[in-house]
Amino acid sequence: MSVNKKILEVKGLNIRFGSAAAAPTVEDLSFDLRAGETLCLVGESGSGKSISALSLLGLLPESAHATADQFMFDGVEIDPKDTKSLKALRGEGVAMIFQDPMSSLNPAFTIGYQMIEAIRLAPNISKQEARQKAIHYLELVRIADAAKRMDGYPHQLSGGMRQRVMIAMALSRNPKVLIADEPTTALDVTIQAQILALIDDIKTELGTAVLFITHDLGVVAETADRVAVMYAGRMVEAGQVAEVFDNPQHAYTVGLMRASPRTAARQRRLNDIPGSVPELRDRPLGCTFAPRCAFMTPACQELGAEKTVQVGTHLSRCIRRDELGTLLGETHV
Ligand SMILES: Nc1ncnc2c1ncn2[C@@H]1O[C@H](COP(=O)(O)OP(=O)(O)OP(=O)(O)O)[C@@H](O)[C@H]1O
Repeated sequence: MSVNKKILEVKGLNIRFGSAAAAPTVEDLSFDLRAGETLCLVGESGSGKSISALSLLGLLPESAHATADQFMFDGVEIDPKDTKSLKALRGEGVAMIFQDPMSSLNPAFTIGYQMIEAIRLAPNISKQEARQKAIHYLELVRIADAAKRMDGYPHQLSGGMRQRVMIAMALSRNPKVLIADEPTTALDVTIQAQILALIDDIKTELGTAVLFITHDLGVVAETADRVAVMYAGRMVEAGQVAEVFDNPQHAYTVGLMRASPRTAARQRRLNDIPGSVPELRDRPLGCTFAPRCAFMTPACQELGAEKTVQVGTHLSRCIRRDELGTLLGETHV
């Protein structure tokens, strides 16, 4: 498999709740994902990261309406409203892991039973083959004594080990895309680093494309090749990790960097971003971030102020993107 092959292409994704005429909660989201790379979706709580990911799996609640100009999986076009086709992608196409492995593991069954059941969702696989495969994937996620662990129950494992089991289960059907929704948020820092390193190894070893959802720019710095910053249901900045961190071109990204203990290393203290994410139905006319932005000008509040501009691989919706570096040098905001 070529490292650069596009596995997922999403153009103009809109997600609405209630009715198809409602104001979009996720608006005009476009991104692609290549084999063997990690794209991080980052943003505060409520920015629309999880529902965007769930829409790829046909797992949105019934009240949600998803549309897209284009949604391609491995070269095949799929209608995001066609939940049957999206469901068919689950497992071998796209697999997802969540923050809390216990929400996906059944406490009443052994790890081995649950893994074998998941693997046997694929056709023509015997119980014995599924068992061997389960042990193989537990070993792949560095679980010692994998064969013995098969007989254990979820509650006998630590949080980090349970997350490894979930990753093994997700990988056991050899998905082309792994969606990881805040998989390390509930873990302590050392275990978090181990799980991030594991996901990174998997990406390299298996060529899996990883869509990683987080609110933590420190995690982005450790795990992403590319990053897409989301604010109030829109992508406000995106690019290679180095270009976004070295030359942020949206004031919201700057705010996130200043609020992150790891990316704010050179600052004397952490700064929160004042205010909160607006109700998505009540977006202001111009730039959605303007009411919270230290660099806001009257032009930012005018219609069209959020026009996306892409230079090379770097995309921004901030009309002051070219001045931001100078403004940051001049201010202590
Ligand atoms: N079932 C639902 N009904 C109506 N609106 C919903 C529903 N689920 C989500 N939303 C809307 O979508 C917004 C984005 O939710 P989402 O879970 O994607 O945010 P997020 O960025 O992943 O945040 P978090 O990190 O808190 O999960 C919510 O703030 C809410 O307005």
